[in-house]
Amino acid sequence: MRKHKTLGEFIIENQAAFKYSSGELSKLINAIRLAAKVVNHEVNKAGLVDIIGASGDTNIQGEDQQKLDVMANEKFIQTLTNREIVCGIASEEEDDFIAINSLDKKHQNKYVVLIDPLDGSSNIDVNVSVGTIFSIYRRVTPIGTPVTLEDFLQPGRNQVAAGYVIYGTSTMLVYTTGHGVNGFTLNPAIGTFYLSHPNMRYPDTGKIYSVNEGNYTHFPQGVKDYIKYCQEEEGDRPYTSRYIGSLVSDFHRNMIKGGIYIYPKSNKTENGKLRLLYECNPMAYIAEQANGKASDGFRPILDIQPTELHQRTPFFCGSKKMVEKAEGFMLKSPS
Ligand SMILES: O=P(O)(O)OC[C@H]1O[C@](O)(COP(=O)(O)O)[C@@H](O)[C@@H]1O
Ligand SMILES: [Mg+2]
Ligand SMILES: [Mg+2]
Repeated sequence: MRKHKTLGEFIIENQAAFKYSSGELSKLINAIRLAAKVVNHEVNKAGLVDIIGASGDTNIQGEDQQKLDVMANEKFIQTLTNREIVCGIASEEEDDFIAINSLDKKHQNKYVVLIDPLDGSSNIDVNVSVGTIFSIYRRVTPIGTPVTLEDFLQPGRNQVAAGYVIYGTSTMLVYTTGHGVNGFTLNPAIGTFYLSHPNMRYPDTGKIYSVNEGNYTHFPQGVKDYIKYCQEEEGDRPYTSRYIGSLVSDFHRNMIKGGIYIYPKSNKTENGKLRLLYECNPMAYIAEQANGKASDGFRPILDIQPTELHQRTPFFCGSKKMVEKAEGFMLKSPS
């Protein structure tokens, strides 16, 4: 695969590989590319304009919405709506899903998108990398009818595409349509994404573990035992602890270098913190497409049948052998 192909070229060339190829998904990825550039522009100058800090509102999860959360949410919804390629959008920052009626009101669009517009909100004000996460499904209700909640509450296995944007030292868009994972880096001088990381794959194992150890005392025994295992002086251990506090950034590093990210349940958060539909499902789809593994400690994330738009799940994701090891400890001591 010739490196430094543009994202636009890549989308066109790979459209043929997609079973339902009608060009709609390509248009959708292109719209996400555009919205990512707009948000990137705002994120990069965050310190200079009045876009730092809390917006004063809270989202349905009771979290303070940062101004950048609100801005990114608006930009993605606007861009997707204006391009008339989705029939519905769900977002971390919206209480309910948004049904998008195409101008002809005939509801002909077949895709729904679920987004975490700004991931890693706690890092916005301190200039640490943040991201955007997206997940795309084909609707299950008949075309021509308004979209319903059923179209969003699909198991992650049904995703037709998923990806993330990372606003870091460089800005990258990483995504899959079920044919491997590819990463594109933005050349800010000309505003074009280029293929910089073709066919990304997790190493089978690694030496990095990412977990917020500040919550250690509240973790299930299985997680405590796995952390102890990572810290033992034995074989290729101790592993290195790395935790940025932005899921996208911790995931991206671990996919490149080999590692595991864990956000478990705890006696403070019954189902953990991360949201199944627009954080864990898309990252799990990318992980599995990149030779990695993602579970809730017991079962594959992609096999979970969602019941609520903003439901949370424990999340174990990374190099296959490391996730299997952690699952082994969870099996022995689940609580
Ligand atoms: O501060 P904690 O509890 O470790 O949580 C950090 C995790 O929460 C998140 O910030 C949640 O995502 P949002 O910022 O989109 O709400 C993840 O990106 C990150 O991995
Ligand atoms: Mg998030
Ligand atoms: Mg978010």
